[in-house]
Amino acid sequence: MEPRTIQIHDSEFSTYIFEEEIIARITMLAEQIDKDYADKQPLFLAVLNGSFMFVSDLLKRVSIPCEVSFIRLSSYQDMHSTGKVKEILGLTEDIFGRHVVILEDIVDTGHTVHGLLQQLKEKSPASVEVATLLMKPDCLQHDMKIKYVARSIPNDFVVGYGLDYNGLGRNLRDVYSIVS
Ligand SMILES: O=P(O)(O)OC[C@H]1O[C@H](OP(=O)(O)OP(=O)(O)O)[C@H](O)[C@@H]1O
Ligand code: HPA
Repeated sequence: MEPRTIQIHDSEFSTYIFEEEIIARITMLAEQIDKDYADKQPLFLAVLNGSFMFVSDLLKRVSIPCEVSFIRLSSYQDMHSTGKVKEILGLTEDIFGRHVVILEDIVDTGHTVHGLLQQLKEKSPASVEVATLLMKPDCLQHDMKIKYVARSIPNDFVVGYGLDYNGLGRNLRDVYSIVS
């Protein structure tokens, strides 16, 4: 596949992970989740906005009985984490005694998932795990284990497949990495 370079706002990005690889990795993740959650009827909690493409492609491939709900959290401005995770909006389900799987597009500093895990654990679920499309292990600032990671990436800003740079780029089919 030919690499493609695009301009978003003031920055140049180049194709980094093609759609075919994304789907292949998501398929493997779905198979693993099917095995681990057979008979557990998990509740998938998708963190908007960035996770929408990942959630759709993952859940089409999960075949066990499950529920899905969407919550909204936000912490990024420009290319940097503000370090503050706003309160959860939209968690209407009672998660007491439930097996919860958080679905994220990316775990970067880990502030978002860490804050969410703390808030969810107060509601006494049976278990909580995280499934993410992308993870930047070198950026993680919290001591936590992310159980399901489709792809680890270096510490470079990425866009596409749900991820944005100040609102743009979410609709791209591939993941692009910053060039300059
Ligand atoms: O590990 P962290 O450093 O916390 O970064 C990860 C979070 O950042 C992005 O969300 P963002 O706050 O940009 O909102 P969005 O999903 O609406 O783009 C992404 O969707 C994750 O939720
Ligand atoms: O690299 C990134 N790109 C877009 N959004 C993000 N949120 C955390 N890290 C990133």
